[in-house]
Amino acid sequence: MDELGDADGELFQLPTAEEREASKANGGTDILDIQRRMQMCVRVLGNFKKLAANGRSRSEYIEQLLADIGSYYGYNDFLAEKLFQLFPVSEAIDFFEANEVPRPVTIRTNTLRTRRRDLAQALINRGVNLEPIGKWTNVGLQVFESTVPIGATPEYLAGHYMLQAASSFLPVIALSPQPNERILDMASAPGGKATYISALMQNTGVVFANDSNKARTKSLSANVHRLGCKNVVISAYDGREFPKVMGGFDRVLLDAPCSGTGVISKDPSVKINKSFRDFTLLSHLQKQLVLCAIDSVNPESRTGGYVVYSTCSVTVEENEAVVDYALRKRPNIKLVDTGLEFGREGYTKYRGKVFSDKLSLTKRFYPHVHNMDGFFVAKFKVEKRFKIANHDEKDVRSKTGITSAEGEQGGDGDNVFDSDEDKPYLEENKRRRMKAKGLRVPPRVSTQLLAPSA
Ligand SMILES: C[S@@+](CC[C@H](N)C(=O)[O-])C[C@H]1O[C@@H](n2cnc3c(N)ncnc32)[C@H](O)[C@@H]1O
Repeated sequence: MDELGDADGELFQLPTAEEREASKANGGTDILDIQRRMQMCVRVLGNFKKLAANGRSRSEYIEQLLADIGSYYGYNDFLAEKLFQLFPVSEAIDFFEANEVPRPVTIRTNTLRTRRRDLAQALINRGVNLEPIGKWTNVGLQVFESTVPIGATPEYLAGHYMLQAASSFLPVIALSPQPNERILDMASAPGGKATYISALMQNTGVVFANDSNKARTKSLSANVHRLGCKNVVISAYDGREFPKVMGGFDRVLLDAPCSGTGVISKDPSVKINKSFRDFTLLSHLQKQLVLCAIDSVNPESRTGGYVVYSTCSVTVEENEAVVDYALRKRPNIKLVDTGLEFGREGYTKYRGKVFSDKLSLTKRFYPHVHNMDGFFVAKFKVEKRFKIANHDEKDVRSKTGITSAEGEQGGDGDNVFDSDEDKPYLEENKRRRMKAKGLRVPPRVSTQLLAPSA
């Protein structure tokens, strides 16, 4: 056995593989011993040259640490490793620790019904101890303690506020909805973000609040009514049916279905029920949805032309990999600043994968850093599609700032735009729209489909 003296003069022994097996067979190590061993492994890995025992490799310490994280915090091996890899060693422990602690209870003032100051006073009068969340939001309040159930006060029932995690304000702030716009919230139930969008638009324009899960649209509808959102239309399409069912939006929010690795403190079942297959399937769905979100935007919108992609997950394949994929598949988009004043930059490189440099414009939020749920936010500007032939694709990519070095990850083949090809469809659509409005329809100029460009 190898030995290392810790700060208190106690001895640390990194077990050998045989000793680990034997300990397992005897019912495992005591929880306090596991905790101590984790601390020692973190110490050694932080100063390996000086503290590692002779003949023991870095990977042996990491293997032990991962096994201990799994049993101490209750994660399956796969997820423990995946989350561990996101951070330097000691920070990873901070992340796992933060997932054991509930996040602050926060509420969002519904400005369609009241002002934050008035709401705060009304709740203080009922015995609620609260404070503004922070400078970055003028509608959020953090509840420290309350003598009344915060989800059943008269103010709650009257729609003066929404019980909402602070992190879920972020994609709406990034979306920056403007009055009188047409906005699609592609995966919107139970409506925390859709109702916030509605409030920022001051009940003007239209918010299309969609969610493929019909059962979940019930709570969406209840929230929309309670909060007095009169500019919201609810639908239950699969997001991948957009823009076929409807398009031409000024802005689209895709708060994508995800693994929930950012909200483990709220839903600890994630620790054991997510496998490699789940991440592969989710990432694939997210890639399909993000392309549909992009294609649903009107690039000629006078006030907008934006897509915000967000998840409550911290894994790279659900976030940067999806955004990078979208950049490669849609040459008419670019990443822009989210407008969020805090948060860590998204990864431009991760474990051998190289993403577009522009990924640094995306934002990551972590429980152990920001005391809010783990979250990811990216904002795209959608520009007019223009014709590109395969031979000059590189040229166009450099013009649009798309510099990804990663190869294609499979999926739906190259998707280049050809405005000539689109013309007959657009003409036909215009004719239909005019007809529907009772206008005189001009004779058809061209109905023949053009061959795709070489
Ligand atoms: C993260 S939750 C959305 C939370 C919501 N934006 C809010 O703020 O209250 C993701 C949602 O995606 C929905 N969903 C899953 N697959 C979908 C799909 N293919 N199309 C549209 N919505 C989908 C789920 O039903 C779920 O309600």
